[in-house]
Amino acid sequence: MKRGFEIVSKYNDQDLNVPYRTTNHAAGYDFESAVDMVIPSIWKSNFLKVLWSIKHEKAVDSTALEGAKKVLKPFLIPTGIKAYMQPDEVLIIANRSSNPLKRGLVIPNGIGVIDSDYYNNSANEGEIFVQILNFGISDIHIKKGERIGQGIFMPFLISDQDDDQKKQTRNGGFGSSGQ
Ligand SMILES: O=c1ccn([C@H]2C[C@H](O)[C@@H](COP(=O)(O)OP(=O)(O)OP(=O)(O)O)O2)c(=O)[nH]1
Ligand SMILES: [Mg+2]
Repeated sequence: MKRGFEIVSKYNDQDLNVPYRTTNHAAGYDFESAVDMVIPSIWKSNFLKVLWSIKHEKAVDSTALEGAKKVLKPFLIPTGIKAYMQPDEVLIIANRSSNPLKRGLVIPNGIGVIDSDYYNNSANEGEIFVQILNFGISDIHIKKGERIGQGIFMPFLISDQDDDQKKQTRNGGFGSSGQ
């Protein structure tokens, strides 16, 4: 077993597909959403209200600000998938190029870096999430089974200083190693 995908155990009875390549020489394995989910447009009235207040140097309404923060915070789309690979490999999660074009969906972290030691971590079993923000003008309804991103396995290199640098055991993702 070199590298591949498994379904995270809490989704075992939910008929998920492991990521797949859609053409003969595709680099990316397409990931599907594990759930139905709505990604609200960032241009919600609350966001515009906040911008208007800033522009006109007026006090920002706190309810509007809270609403805007919710929409501006990236949404994490669960995939129900974990990936195993060799210790000198990484899985890069990239957007589908059609997502910004057709639906205004961007991955705000640019690319997702899925480390080999994320697999089966104690916090969430290594479930891969795709971070998404909706810069389009309409809310986007993601359906379970819809393709939302793609994963590319890559080898990586180690620096000369690496052996001297202290490491910790991964026990989660999204800031689990501290600030
Ligand atoms: O789009 C992403 C990016 C990351 N991850 C998971 C896998 C990865 O191994 C882990 C940590 O990612 P990263 O090192 O990029 O984030 P961090 O903010 O440095 O978190 P940590 O402190 O946990 O390393 O979070 C995802 O599921 N999706
Ligand atoms: Mg990290």
